[in-house]
Amino acid sequence: MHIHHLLEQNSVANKFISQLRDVNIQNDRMRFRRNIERLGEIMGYELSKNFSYEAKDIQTPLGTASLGLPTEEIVVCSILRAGLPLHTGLLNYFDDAENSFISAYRHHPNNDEEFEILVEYLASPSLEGKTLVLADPMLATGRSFVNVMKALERMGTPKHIHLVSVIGATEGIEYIKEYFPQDSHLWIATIDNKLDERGYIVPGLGDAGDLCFGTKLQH
Ligand SMILES: O=P(O)(O)OC[C@H]1O[C@H](OP(=O)(O)OP(=O)(O)O)[C@H](O)[C@@H]1O
Ligand SMILES: O=c1cc[nH]c(=O)[nH]1
Ligand SMILES: [Mg+2]
Repeated sequence: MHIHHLLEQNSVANKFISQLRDVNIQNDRMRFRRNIERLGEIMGYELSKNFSYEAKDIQTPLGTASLGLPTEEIVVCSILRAGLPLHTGLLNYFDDAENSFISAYRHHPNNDEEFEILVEYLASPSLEGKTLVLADPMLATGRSFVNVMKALERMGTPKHIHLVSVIGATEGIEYIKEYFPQDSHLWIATIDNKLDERGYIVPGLGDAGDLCFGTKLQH
């Protein structure tokens, strides 16, 4: 897996990431969602440099301009809930992409720290031969990305896979590397070293789904 770590180079993205993490700012839900969306836009732009391009002649009012345009059929897939603002950011740039939505959530069967990842909802076009852009802002244990990819397998085999995430834990990145093809890409804004006993990224930012949309009842 090729790992592209946005924070290796300072840019305006640092500011968006700092606001996502900051306890004094992150409770502004609109700003929180918009910052994830902005990172989706930035990472969409970055990953587009990896697409295949073909020269096309564009007729202007005064002549003809030749320009390389992407040839890949893109499917943006987001993992509900927290993937939604990242999805919006990616779609702002890949505006004619097809879309998939899949749910994955942490189910606590005994109301304690133990959890399993349940995948229940899937709406997707065929992925056969296409470029799959799979979005989830948090990559903690990596089990959501892997379980979701397993569920997507019956939709066909993508030609290219790009995972897009905001904060990743080192442990989760190692876990997904075992499962995803070697030529797949991970576009990640920033990487933290620790997971706590509940599987939360430390320092991370807390619960991305709750910060985007409010708390939910455990069931
Ligand atoms: O790498 P993992 O250990 O699988 O953890 C990451 C997942 O956990 C969170 O989802 P959550 O279950 O909280 O659902 P939500 O987005 O609805 O809040 C987060 O949004 C990721 O999808
Ligand atoms: O730190 C984490 C881990 C999983 N999901 C989150 O929203 N945050
Ligand atoms: Mg959550």
